[in-house]
Amino acid sequence: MSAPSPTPIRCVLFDLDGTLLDTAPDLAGALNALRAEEGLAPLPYARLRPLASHGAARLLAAGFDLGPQHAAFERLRTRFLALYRAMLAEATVPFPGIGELLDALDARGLAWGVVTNKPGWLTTPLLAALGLAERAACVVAGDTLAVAKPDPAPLLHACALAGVPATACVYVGDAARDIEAGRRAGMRTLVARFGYIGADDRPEDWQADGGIDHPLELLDWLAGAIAHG
Ligand SMILES: O=C(O)COP(=O)(O)O
Ligand SMILES: [Mg+2]
Repeated sequence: MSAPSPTPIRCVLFDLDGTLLDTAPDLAGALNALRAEEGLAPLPYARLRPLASHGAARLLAAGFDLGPQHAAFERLRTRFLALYRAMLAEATVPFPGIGELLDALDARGLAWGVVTNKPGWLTTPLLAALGLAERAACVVAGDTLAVAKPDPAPLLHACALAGVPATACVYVGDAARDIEAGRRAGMRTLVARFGYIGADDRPEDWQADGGIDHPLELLDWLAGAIAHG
């Protein structure tokens, strides 16, 4: 007997940093602007890029060699976020192929949305600046709920907003916590291998349903998922 056919995909949910948008240049720019204010030389972009999906704390740890318990952490975090807010969409662009991918999803009548750990006060203006806020079927930020990824609740909330069951969604992300959240939510998962994967990351161990090296490869994956649904 063959395995039951998977439910056809009706909604694609995207992680933001490192999946939909190439935000690392502005995040690294803000961190190096803060280092300059503190009298420190800039860190190389290649060192900061792999941290860009892991939030302000990981960037500050790399930039100042301190953790959240340190006395200076809150001051530096507040200043870092203010600097980042001021340059939010300066160099940030969708990854090459994302614009075409979103047009193709719209043309096929497939819903798409965003589930990020970035706080809402940064997520909302960033998506608006890039003309994506009004096109997304749902946007769930890191502080929309009391819990964030790898908890599955933000993804389940996105499904409810889009009116699509988790079994008919795929979540695309570039970090282990994204794949864990998607699996726990009961949806299919894909690794965005073009995102901010670090040298120590092992995406092949994350138990995703697949991976894509370019956004448009999602259309090939969907063709298979839909044909077999
Ligand atoms: O800002 C973060 O914490 C990471 O954002 P992401 O979940 O969109 O990768
Ligand atoms: Mg990410």
